[in-house]
Order: sequence, then C-alpha cells, then structure tokens
Amino acid sequence: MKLIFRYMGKYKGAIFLAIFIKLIGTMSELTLPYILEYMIDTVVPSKNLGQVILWGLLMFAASVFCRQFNVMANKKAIYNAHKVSYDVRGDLFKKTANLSGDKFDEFSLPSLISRMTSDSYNVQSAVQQLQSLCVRAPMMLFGGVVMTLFMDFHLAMILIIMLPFLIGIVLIVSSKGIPMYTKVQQKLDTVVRIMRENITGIRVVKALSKTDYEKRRFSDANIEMARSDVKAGTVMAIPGPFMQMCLNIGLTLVVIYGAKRVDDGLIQPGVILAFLTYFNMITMGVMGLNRIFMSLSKASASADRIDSVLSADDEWVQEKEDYADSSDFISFDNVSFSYGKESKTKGAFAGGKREKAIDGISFSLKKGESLGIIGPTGCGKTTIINLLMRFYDVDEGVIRINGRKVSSFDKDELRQLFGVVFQNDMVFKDSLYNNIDFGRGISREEIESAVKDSLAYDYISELEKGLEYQADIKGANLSGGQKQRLLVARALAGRPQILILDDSSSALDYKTDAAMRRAIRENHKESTLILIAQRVSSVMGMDKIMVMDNGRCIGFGSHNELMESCSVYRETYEMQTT
Ligand SMILES: Nc1ncnc2c1ncn2[C@@H]1O[C@H](COP(=O)(O)OP(=O)(O)OP(=O)(O)O)[C@@H](O)[C@H]1O
Repeated sequence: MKLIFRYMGKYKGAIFLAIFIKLIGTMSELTLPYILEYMIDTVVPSKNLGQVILWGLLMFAASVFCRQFNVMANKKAIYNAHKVSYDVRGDLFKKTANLSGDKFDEFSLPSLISRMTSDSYNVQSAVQQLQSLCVRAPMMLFGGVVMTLFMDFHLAMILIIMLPFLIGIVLIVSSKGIPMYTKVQQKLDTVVRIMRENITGIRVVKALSKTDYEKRRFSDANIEMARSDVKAGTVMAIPGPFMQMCLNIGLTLVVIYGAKRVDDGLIQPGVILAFLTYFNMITMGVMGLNRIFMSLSKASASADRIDSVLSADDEWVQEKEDYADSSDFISFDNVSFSYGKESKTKGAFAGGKREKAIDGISFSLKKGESLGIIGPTGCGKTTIINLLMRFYDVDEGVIRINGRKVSSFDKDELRQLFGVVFQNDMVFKDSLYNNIDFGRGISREEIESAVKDSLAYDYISELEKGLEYQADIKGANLSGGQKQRLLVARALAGRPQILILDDSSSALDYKTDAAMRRAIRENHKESTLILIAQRVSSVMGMDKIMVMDNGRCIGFGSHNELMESCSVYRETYEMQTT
C-alpha cells in the first residue's frame, strides 16, 4: 500500500479536493433522515401547510445537493485514479526497459506484462475507491451511529453492540485476502504467458495441428486462475451475508424495542422511521467497508508486485577506472558467465549439461576488424554479445572496449557504440523509414545509404511508396529476407563503431548474403564488425573467426588458419560446401 500512497502524494491537492467534496455530499446525505424525522414528528402534526412545503423543499434541495456533490466527487476520483495509474504504468515501463538481463529473466516477460496491465488496473481501482467509497462508507457507518445516538441513545445501543462483530469479521477475512489475490495474479501471469506464446507462435501451432493441444493448455491455466479467483472471491464474500443477517436482526430489534418506547411515550414514531433509514445507511457503510477491504486486498497484492519491479536493485553500477587507451578495440580476457544467478534456474541450460553459458573466452579485435563467430546452436555465441553490451555482468574475467572495462561506461555512452541486429529482431508497425530511423533523427541521406548497403534497396525501390511503405506489426507484410535487410539497414544507419549482426542473414540466399557483407565491409570500414552465423560461407571472409562449442572457444584465426588448425571448422566447411 505504501506504493499507492507514494504515487497519490503527487496529486494530494486534487485528491483532498475530491475527498472534501465527497465529505460534503455524504454529510448532506446523512441529514436527510433527520429532516424526515423532524417533518413527521413536528412539522406534519402542526398542520401548517407553509411549513410542510418549506421543509419538503429543503429536503428536495438537500437530496439534489448531495447527488450533485457525490457525482462531482466521483468524477474527480476517477480522474485522479487515472493519473496515478498513468504514472505507475509509465514508471513500470521505464524500469522494465532498463532492467538488467538477469532481473528481466527473473520477473519474466508475461509477469511484467500483467504487472503493467491488470496489476496497475487494480491499483487504479483502489485509488479511486480511497477517494470515494473510503470516505462514504466510514461516514455512513460512523455518521449514522452518531446521528442515531443523538436521536435515541437506547435504540442506538442495539447498533453499537453489533458493530465490533461486523468490523471484526471484515478485518479477519481481509487479512486472508492479500495472499489469495497474490496467487490469483501469479496464475494470471501463466495465462498471459500461454496466450502470448500462442499468439506469437500461431503459425507453428496451426502448422503442427497443435490447436487442440494449445486450447487445452490455455484452458487448464485459465481454469486454474478462475479457481483461485473464485476461492479468493468466496472468502471475501463471507462478510456480506453475515453482516446483512446481523443488520436484519438489528432492524427487527429496533422495530420491536422502538415500538415499546413509542408506547411508553419516550420517543415519537418518526424516530423509528429515521432509525430504519439510518440502519440502511449503516448497512451500506459496512458493505462498503467490505468492498473496500476486498479491493484494497487486491490492490495491496498488486502494489507489492509492482513495487518489487520498481525497487529492483539493478541500477547500472558504473565502475570507476583509470584506464589507458589500448591498441585493442575490443578485448575479452578469460570471460565466464552463467545465466540464472537471480533465480533457481542457475546453471540450467536448454540442451546442455554444462554449468556455464560461456567459459574462459579470450580474444581481441583491432578497430575496424571483423570477427565471425560460428558454432552449434546453444554454444554461447549470443551470450558473448549480451556480455559485450552489458545486458548481463560477467562472472569472471574482463571485457574492454578501447581499453575501458564495459562496466566503467555510462549506459547510454556504451549502448551508443553499437548498431545491432538480434535474432528475430522487431519490425514495428510504422513506415520503413521510421523503422530504420528508430527515433534517432538520422539524415535521409544516411538512411538511403544504409538501405543500399543492406541491399534492402532491391525491394524497397520496387514498392510504390518506397521508404514510406507501412510495415505491419512484427513486419507481417514483409518476407523473412526483406525483414532481415530492413533490420540490417537500421543497424547500419547510425554508422556505429561496433556493428553486430546475430544470425541476421539466415533468410537470405547465398548471393545476396555475400553481396550484403561485401557492401558492409566496403562502405563501413570504420565499424568493427561481429557477425554470428551458422554458415561457414558467411564468416569465412572475416578477418578473424571464433569457433565455439559448449561455451568454449575451440578455434580462433583466419579462415585459412582454421582450415589448418581446427578440425571442427574444417569438417563444417567441407560438409557445407560439398
Ligand atoms: N536468458 C537466458 N536464461 C537462461 N539460459 C539462457 C538464456 N539465454 C541463453 N541461455 C542458455 O545459454 C546457452 C547459450 O545460449 P546462446 O543464446 O548464447 O547460444 P547461441 O550459441 O547464440 O545459440 P543459437 O545459435 O541457437 O542462437 C544456451 O544453452 C541457452 O539455453
């Protein structure tokens, strides 16, 4: 809940105003039964028509007044709640975009999505209720009790004796609600994950006729979530009927005891009528409290989940270092790394029994040199890039760029050095031009030149709208090869000092692949190139080639050197070329 109050603090003026208006609206609502009682017991028996009309008009005005104030307060509460959730979502988005790889893996993408959507919606509802129901319900409850105390102390005692039971049950049940709703949100993470896997993998699901299997998988997760939600909802719903029963008993007692007191001449009949109305208000107040606790239990569970992301201790720690310029532009010195340090999955690799994703990797590159990395899938090629760009911190060893440890760079300073195409990289629903520019304000000339070097020009020049052609979500209206060339153009357009192409030409035919590499080497000589590929033909023209297996480097040198010294490389080459 601390998180909710922290975010509400920014709008405290507007929130206090909404609460104040709600207070006035509710207070005027509380006066209505009092006016009613006065009219029945005093004004009507006086048979003065003028007084009856006057008090009637007063009551009408009070009801319109309280309605208007309540509506105004609710509108303000909704507006403030939206502003708070806007901020929460914005901060979550910013934090998520800057999370370290380890933290990202720990939270997982589906869970981050549900924290940004349903958890922040729960927070929004709670903020709204804190300004409306949280004011109205206690006021109805305690205001109702106070007003009845004023009218008749004896009758009011019936209510007062019942209140501790009513409030007690609400508190006990609500304390069970938070862990239950945390579980519901966790189940929702699973539903989001399966939904996401299905939507992104819809083609393979259909192609492999796995639709029924996936439907079952989704349905199981959905049922699990529904079960947890029903369980939490059932527990949270216990107080409602219990309170209703208590209040009905109370009402009966008021009528019986009130009738006796009227009979004894101690009170007038209007008091019983006003008591019944106040009883109704008190019932609404207690039910409101129940709803508040239900919503706050949900919001509290959600706020904790959001706070754990926002307070994730993964700030970019910039090491201080006295460095000297080096003749090597990029160097890895005995670098080792394992994924999953933050989670229980430490050392668990898909398809491998090794402890480390990469183990004892050392190499260096001069500025403008090119390195090809080749090796079987899962051998650790992408991990080298992840560490070079400091998405993760190394476990052992040192990585330097221009003599400086990567950990001594400011985040933007480091990332600006790179132009990169990752595997299955993202094409956005936007024009091809904007997809390449990517908000960097690159000149049109640079973009056109990058389009030519990536050979994307071949197909873009044939499009009627050229670079203004609109790509669909994930580039669905582009072929695999067209997407890859567009992504390479994006990486080239910033003329980066380090260009990384991770499996970015796998969809290109050999001729186009070779022509693209030639254009890049000729026109981007200043860029140091790291190219990851499965095909020997893609890396054989690089200045240096690293052959990897099982997280280790098993060969390093030029194509000719490796043909002499590395049997795995030679065999792969022979296999792929014959
Ligand atoms: N985020 C991660 N969390 C846990 N394990 C991971 C993660 N990313 C990669 N791995 C594991 O680390 C190992 C090396 O992965 P990496 O992506 O570097 O391989 P790769 O050689 O690039 O494979 P490919 O050629 O298939 O892209 C693999 O066994 C993989 O399962």
